[in-house]
Amino acid sequence: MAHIIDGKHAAASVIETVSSAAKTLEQETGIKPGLAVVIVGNDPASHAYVNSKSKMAKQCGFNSIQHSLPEETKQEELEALVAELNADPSIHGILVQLPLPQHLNAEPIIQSIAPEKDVDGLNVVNAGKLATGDLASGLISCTPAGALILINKIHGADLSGLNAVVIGRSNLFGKPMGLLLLSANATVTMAHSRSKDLAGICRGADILVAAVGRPHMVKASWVKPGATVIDVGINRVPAPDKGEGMSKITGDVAYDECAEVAGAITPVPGGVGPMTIAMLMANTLVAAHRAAGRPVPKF
Ligand SMILES: NC(=O)C1=CN([C@@H]2O[C@H](COP(=O)(O)OP(=O)(O)OC[C@H]3O[C@@H](n4cnc5c(N)ncnc54)[C@H](OP(=O)(O)O)[C@@H]3O)[C@@H](O)[C@H]2O)C=CC1
Ligand SMILES: Nc1nc(=O)c2c([nH]1)NC[C@@H]1CN(c3ccc(C(=O)N[C@@H](CCC(=O)O)C(=O)O)cc3)C=[N+]21
Repeated sequence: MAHIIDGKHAAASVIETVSSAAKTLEQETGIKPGLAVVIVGNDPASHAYVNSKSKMAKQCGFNSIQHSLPEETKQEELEALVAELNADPSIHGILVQLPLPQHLNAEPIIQSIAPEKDVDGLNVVNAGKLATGDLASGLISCTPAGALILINKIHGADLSGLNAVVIGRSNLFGKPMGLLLLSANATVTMAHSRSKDLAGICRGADILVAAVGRPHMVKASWVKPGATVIDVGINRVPAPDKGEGMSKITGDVAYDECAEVAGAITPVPGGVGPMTIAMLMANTLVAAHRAAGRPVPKF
């Protein structure tokens, strides 16, 4: 049986570091890290994530602000809110929850976030720094940054000689994950919906990362014996055993069968998800330190 990578435990340790650094920053400079989370529309799952982000920010001693805008919000209104948050010196991190409702164009909104407040790492400045190997001066997308910490716990910081396969190529996860693994010297393959023989590609992976959004897509026969399997997928599926109409979240990996073959595996829930929230706090803390001209804590 595979070693189960405990994302909750790893996240708690990041949160402890963040909380204590936030306390010191406030004591010494009077500055409280400020995080603004913007959500548009009524999607209940998105609201649940945003609430847990805001709750964690408060727990870390941050100034936590949530803007819940109605479904019918106009592009200009959302742009105006981002501009206001960009100009607000008490806000160090801005996150616009994705996806946005259909009628809104996310890309110009995301690109209008000031790079130094872009705690999702989606601005071209931050994405470009990561792509050119500058991992120190920008902000890196929370989920891949968190997943890398979990991978490093198994393999150490240097992934030389290891084959890594990432399924998914989104700007929020797949691309930055591939670049982080490459920076750590892994040999990286980024697979996606047009890839041929996905199972065969995956079987070559010492580190297999799945971020697709298809429940239980990765089967045991895709996993190289002893491989590290990182399941990023968050899929809401019916859970009739919990009662009629009930649901639960499950990953992109057929967990039970893959745990028989893998060397290490992340569960869903309790794997990558908690690390995402922890790294969002870490990014906000880093942004606040930079704004204060203070040396940046390491994670
Ligand atoms: N745990 C966490 O904290 C987080 C979890 N997530 C979860 O991770 C998953 C992915 O998120 P995100 O990257 O934003 O999603 P996107 O929908 O933006 O990207 C999905 C990717 O999967 C690829 N894909 C789709 N179908 C297949 C297939 N049949 N075979 C191979 N590849 C396929 C797509 O390929 P193509 O580009 O060709 O269309 C695309 O690159 C979701 O379940 C999301 O909920 C996301 C962020 C944080
Ligand atoms: N701009 C933007 N940035 C994001 O980072 C972003 C986003 N939009 N949109 C949606 C996805 C998804 N996402 C998750 C965050 C936390 C958990 C999480 O905490 N999961 C827990 C529990 C979840 C539960 O029980 O419902 C776990 O996996 O253990 C999951 C998923 C961030 N995303």
